[in-house]
Amino acid sequence: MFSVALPQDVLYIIKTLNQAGHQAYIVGGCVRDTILHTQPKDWDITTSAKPEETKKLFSHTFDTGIQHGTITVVLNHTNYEVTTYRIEGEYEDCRHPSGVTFTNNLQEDLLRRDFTMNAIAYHPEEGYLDFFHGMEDIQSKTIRGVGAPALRFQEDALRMLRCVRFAAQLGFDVEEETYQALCENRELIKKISVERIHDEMDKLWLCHHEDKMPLLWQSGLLTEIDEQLANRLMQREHGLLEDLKKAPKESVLRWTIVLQDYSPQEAKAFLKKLKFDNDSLKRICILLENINQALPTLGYPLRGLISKLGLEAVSQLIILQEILRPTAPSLQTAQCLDKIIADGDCLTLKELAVDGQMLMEIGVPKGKELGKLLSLLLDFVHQNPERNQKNILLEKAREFM
Ligand SMILES: Nc1ccn([C@@H]2O[C@H](COP(=O)(O)OP(=O)(O)OP(=O)(O)O)[C@@H](O)[C@H]2O)c(=O)n1
Repeated sequence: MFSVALPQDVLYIIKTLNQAGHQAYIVGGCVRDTILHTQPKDWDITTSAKPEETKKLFSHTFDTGIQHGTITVVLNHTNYEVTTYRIEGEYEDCRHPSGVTFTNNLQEDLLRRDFTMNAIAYHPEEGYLDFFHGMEDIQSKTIRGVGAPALRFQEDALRMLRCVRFAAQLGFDVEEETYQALCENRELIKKISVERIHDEMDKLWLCHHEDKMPLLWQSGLLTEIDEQLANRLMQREHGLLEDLKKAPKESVLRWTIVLQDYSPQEAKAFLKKLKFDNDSLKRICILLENINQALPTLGYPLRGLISKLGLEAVSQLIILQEILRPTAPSLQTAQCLDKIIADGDCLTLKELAVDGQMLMEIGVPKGKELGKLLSLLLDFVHQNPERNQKNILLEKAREFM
């Protein structure tokens, strides 16, 4: 059995709690990640100390979810969540326990967790405490619900999505009873807030093991979330996975690939339903609107397109076309884009050598006309960036007038 190199701050928290007569262990995703030799995102500590007792031992703390027993301890500008061992009460709505009871028993705390791989505790001197054989499951790449998997899913239905996401994140298989429980309880996902579902699905599309993603629709879980999406993904499963394998791990790009056969209107309705923020919604819809459009390979039309859609969207369209339309001349477009950036070509009104004030000084009236003239001048510069000089543009403006 190997030992874990814990950060000094984590060792300090455990030692401080122990010296005050409390038990303390690291637990959850950080233990799983260290066994898998990956860097944990954060370090969670579970302790027999009650929240008030934890607070007294550290100078800088704040209440994170004190009713659930969680205190954040701040050390060297880093936050560590320290949670009291707890047994959750009945789950009335598959999301929130009706009450939380603290316990002195570590095993009881671990029993309420989702999967065996997430239910291992570790102490720098005692080593691993692994009541549910999570280590074996990690070694055999298995996701297994702790105890009775159906109960774990009924307690918190989001765990079903977490199950699929962990499979795709870690490349693990879902153990048979756990998968069965997931299929049988799938409709409970409807009780989970759209925001939490969105968040998990976001994480899922960014995973490295795309081959595991079909668990989402094969299990029937996606049908409960959105039937139309489930049907579409089922139909184009093979192509979708191949496309995702080639795509960078970027959320907007990957959602665009997932929704590639949606019209922008259909996509908008779906993204609104999933409560996407306006910026991401807009970016995905712009990509879907232009995904099948032939991209320019010459400077003049390409500068215009960048000015209309933005540099980021055009760069993403090139990547998408490389993946989805391999016969499109994406390489030429990319080279042309690189040259435009390297040359520092004028792309937007902001970079134009004249502005509204200068045009008014030569007699252009304020209002619609002024805006129209600026657009014409921008197009004139897009045709040849060397024209972006004040005297040339003022002369052209007089001509247009
Ligand atoms: N619905 C949930 C969420 C979390 N947990 C428990 O709380 C720990 C910490 O949860 P979280 O930080 O959300 O997940 P991680 O396992 O750390 O993984 P990730 O951060 O990748 O989601 C989990 O390991 C698991 O023991 C759980 O049992 N059920």
